[in-house]
Amino acid sequence: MKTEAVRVERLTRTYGGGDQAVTALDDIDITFSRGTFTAVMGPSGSGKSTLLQTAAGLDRPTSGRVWIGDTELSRLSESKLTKLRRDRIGFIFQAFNLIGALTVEENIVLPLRLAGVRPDRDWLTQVVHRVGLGARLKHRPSELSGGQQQRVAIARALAARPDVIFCDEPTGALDTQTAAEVLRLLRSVVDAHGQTVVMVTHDPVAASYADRVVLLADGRIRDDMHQPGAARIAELLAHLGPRVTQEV
Ligand SMILES: Nc1ncnc2c1ncn2[C@@H]1O[C@H](COP(=O)(O)OP(=O)(O)OP(=O)(O)O)[C@@H](O)[C@H]1O
Repeated sequence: MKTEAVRVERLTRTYGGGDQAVTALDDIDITFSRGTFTAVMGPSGSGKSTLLQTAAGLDRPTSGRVWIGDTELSRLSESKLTKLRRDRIGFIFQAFNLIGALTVEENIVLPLRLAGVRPDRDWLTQVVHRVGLGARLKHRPSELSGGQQQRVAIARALAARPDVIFCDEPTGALDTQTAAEVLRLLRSVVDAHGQTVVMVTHDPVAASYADRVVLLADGRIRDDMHQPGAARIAELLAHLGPRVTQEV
């Protein structure tokens, strides 16, 4: 099996045109290996979400290529891309995006049901156990704490047993202690199941749970570090400040 879970090559994403054009990503090359946890950081507007969206096939690059495993995304039709996202990629966002009228269990299997895929019961049992929600399966999201709701969203992202999980500020709406629980859970998903996690975060402490920290600035990779630690990350971020340059 290929050791690369995700690879992007010469990735550029430009929004708008003429005087208003913004180069959100500027000729980026990066690889995320299988079984690793990477934090993507950088000032506001540096291109973090754009990198996540294009690498996950939610947005098409202006130029450059993206691979999920052996599959190159630009060659795929919209329907094949949708299937790849459903089968091989999980998403976790700051907003939990749970359906209030459904139980925890129904929320977890909803994407599979919508896709007409039969859930793998053994795997789901493992996932529910891992996120610690066994006693809450029949509850509604409104009866859960924020951290528990995010754990439901994590279980939902894991349900299809994806190769890669992309997270955009997964702890942004959580208090420090609850955030730590969610980060330990993401860490365990990588360590116990060999899945690949790519997480955008502003929080140096959250990033310290990752194996690797990639720092973006002005749509480019400014730094790429192995477990730099929260203090070093905070120091590097303090030197970058918000995005100031724009394409004209
Ligand atoms: N749909 C869009 N249309 C126009 N410009 C956009 C669009 N999406 C993003 N941008 C611009 O692209 C640049 C990168 O945005 P992106 O959201 O990727 O940054 P980010 O690092 O995730 O920022 P933040 O930390 O504030 O979420 C910014 O200048 C942003 O204004």
